[in-house]
Amino acid sequence: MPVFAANLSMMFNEWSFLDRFDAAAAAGFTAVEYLFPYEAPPEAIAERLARNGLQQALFNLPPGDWDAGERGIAALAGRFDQMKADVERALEYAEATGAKRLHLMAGLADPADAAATTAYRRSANYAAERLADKGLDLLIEPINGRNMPGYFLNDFGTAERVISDLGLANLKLQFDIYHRQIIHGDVTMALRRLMPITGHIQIASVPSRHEPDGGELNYPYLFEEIDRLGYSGFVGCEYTPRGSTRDGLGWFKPFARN
Ligand SMILES: O=C(O)[C@@H](O)C(=O)CO
Ligand SMILES: [Mg+2]
Repeated sequence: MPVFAANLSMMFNEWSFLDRFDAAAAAGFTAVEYLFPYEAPPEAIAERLARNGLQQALFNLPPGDWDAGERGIAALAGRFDQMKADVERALEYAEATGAKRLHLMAGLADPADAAATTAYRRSANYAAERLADKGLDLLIEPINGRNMPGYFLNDFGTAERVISDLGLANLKLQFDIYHRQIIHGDVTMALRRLMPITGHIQIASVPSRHEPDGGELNYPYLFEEIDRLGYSGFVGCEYTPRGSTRDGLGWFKPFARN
């Protein structure tokens, strides 16, 4: 049975960030993820996790100036020193929360640009090696260009090549099924082929990015497939609820902790 992590950036937005941990646990989740923890002190997050018996599945390294439109800096030539400092900041939060995997966002850059490609590979290599010192995995995630126009890592083939070329055991794929379906389709065959390099999975319905209980994907089948493939990591519920988060959790009832 998949272990689902509530994505607290998108779910339980009826509550303040820290109160979302309590709400997710009360709804039966045993794990959480979110995009960025950096506005809350690490100790406060650690306290919410412990109080609720929650595991911290994943979060992202700092993304640059998000409010100014940045979506990561790994592929931005000239930002390497900032990226190195960001890795240290994220590691403080990982240590406090027990997270074992972090997502490095690429940023907005032309995938055909040689300087961006060099910068991206250098950043991924550095961050993965630094995380390996601490026993953590580094994840890279292809994101579809409709949700994030101009995003550098917009293709699963590129992610696969980066992982294979860099050859670092802790550099893995964040397989967001929602993005996969929009970019390429062929979700089941891709899960089968890419499972050996997959370090985290995320889900949402397509095309609306709501609960995984409708739309063009058959999630009950995919959940069984993920089990059949022996995946033992987390499945992040990275969706915007159609209405209230709790009202939309019918799909999750069979998996909820009592
Ligand atoms: O799919 C997504 O958008 C996220 O997993 C992410 O990390 C960047 O927004
Ligand atoms: Mg995702």
